[in-house]
Amino acid sequence: MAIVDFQNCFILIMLCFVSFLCYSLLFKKPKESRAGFDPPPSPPSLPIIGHLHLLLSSLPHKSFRKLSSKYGPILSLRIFNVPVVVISSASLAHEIFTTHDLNISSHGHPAIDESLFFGSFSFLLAPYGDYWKFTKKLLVTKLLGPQSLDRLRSARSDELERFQANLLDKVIKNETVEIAKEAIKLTNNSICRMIMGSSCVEENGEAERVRELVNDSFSLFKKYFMAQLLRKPLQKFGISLFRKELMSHSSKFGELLERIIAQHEEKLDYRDGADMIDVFLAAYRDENAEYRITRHHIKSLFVDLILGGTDTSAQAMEWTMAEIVNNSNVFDRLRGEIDSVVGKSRLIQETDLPNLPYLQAVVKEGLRLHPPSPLLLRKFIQGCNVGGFYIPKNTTLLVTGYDVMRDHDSWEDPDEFKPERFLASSTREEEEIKEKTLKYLPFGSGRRSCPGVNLAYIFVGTAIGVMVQCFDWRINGDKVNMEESVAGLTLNMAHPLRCTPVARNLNLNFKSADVI
Ligand code: HEM
Repeated sequence: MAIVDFQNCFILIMLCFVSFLCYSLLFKKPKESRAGFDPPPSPPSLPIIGHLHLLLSSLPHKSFRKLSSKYGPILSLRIFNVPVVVISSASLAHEIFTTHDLNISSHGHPAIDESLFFGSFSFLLAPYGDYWKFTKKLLVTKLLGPQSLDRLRSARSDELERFQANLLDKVIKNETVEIAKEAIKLTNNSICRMIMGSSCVEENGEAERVRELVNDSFSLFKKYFMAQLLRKPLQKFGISLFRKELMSHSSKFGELLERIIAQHEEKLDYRDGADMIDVFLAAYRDENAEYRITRHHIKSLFVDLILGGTDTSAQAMEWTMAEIVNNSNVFDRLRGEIDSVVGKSRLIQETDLPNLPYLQAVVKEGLRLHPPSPLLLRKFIQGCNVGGFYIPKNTTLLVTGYDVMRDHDSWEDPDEFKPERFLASSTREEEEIKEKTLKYLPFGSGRRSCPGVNLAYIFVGTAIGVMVQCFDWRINGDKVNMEESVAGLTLNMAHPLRCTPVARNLNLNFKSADVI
């Protein structure tokens, strides 16, 4: 995928090659340095493009792994004239996210200011300032914190039943299931319902249109990584990557969201905070709010939540399920735990999760070995020292979470799927697990870490729970092929997991009867 994206913009890059050479020679700035501290080691680079060629492999996290085994856990790279530092060890990642958290509290710059995707109203790309702080508080206290999540539990529970019913339908039709496709339906439907409320889904059918737009937008999201890295050099020539596609999707989303917001306003029930748009509207209307958000902020936040939460959670479900299918001992232990806690007469629910420690450990281990976001992208606001090296201000930071969570110095048998490592039977083990969580980065770390972590654990835990509770799974061959592919910033299975469900003999009572 990344290679194809590059080919699309390769001619463009070559066209600016000569002009860029002139630019570099004429306007090159002297390097910022600090006496006594060297820059991190750097592999040999090519003229003009620097180390760009190293990022164009289909698996950038694997290329970084190779480089760091040769040059060490902190590397200095250059993409044209954009400096990048890559961190790949658990101890340096820990230093970065504890000592320098404030200094790296930015995810980078907007791609196109006015776009709803990665524009200047985006929460994901907002600098650490008033808007980000206000919205983060709103997300934590009113939307994605444990108590706020309870309010919208019923919508998720309906979608979980629908997920189970869809799988059962495949059994009846004797069809195989592409796990990622079913998973994405589940996460997409659930997030849409949490944001827009069930009334919108049922009465206006807008949710279906949103779902279609979201699916179309994923390919765009995956180009974001390339666009982010090349944005600055190309901007000097007035070139904005993927501008047309971004703006076209942005305006389609904009129109749709305007209608949905207007419908919510007509009902005037936003004070009750019934769904996420109600909460945003209440903040929008609040004249005494610490920050006055606009309608554009609401729409942009909607896009961030959908794109941030849908694909990531679905990828986690697919990878974790693949590990479970490959490890029959894990499957049996999980099934045993669910049967003894939940029983056979009702479907697993999210309120069961705290009583299912092994299921929680399986989900954590799936995310450790296969983090949906294997690379964390930040920016150094100020120059600083890391690991004894000097990093100049405005350097882009790439933390390879993938490597950090497979670091031999921090994890025993790091390449093996061992959920037990997250189970504690003594206080000492509890302490060890706490220590490990500092090196556990599927959701990033520090103030810019993922605010959707609670929801993500609910999504993945309940989906895996349903698949193990209700079905046996058959695959072609002995083992699932675990080969990886990377699209943009997301770690995917190169061969999507396909398996055939066989229904267990259960006697489940459902909350709602007509879920298909
Ligand atoms: C398994 C599922 C998920 C994974 C692996 C994941 C991972 C991540 C990661 C790695 C980051 C960047 C963190 C950093 O830079 O340190 C992030 C940020 C973010 N995630 Fe998630 N995420 C998941 C689910 C969700 C969900 C369900 C939502 C909400 C519906 C969500 C919303 C966001 C938002 C809004 C940000 C931006 C935070 C900021 O800029 O301050 N994520 N996520």
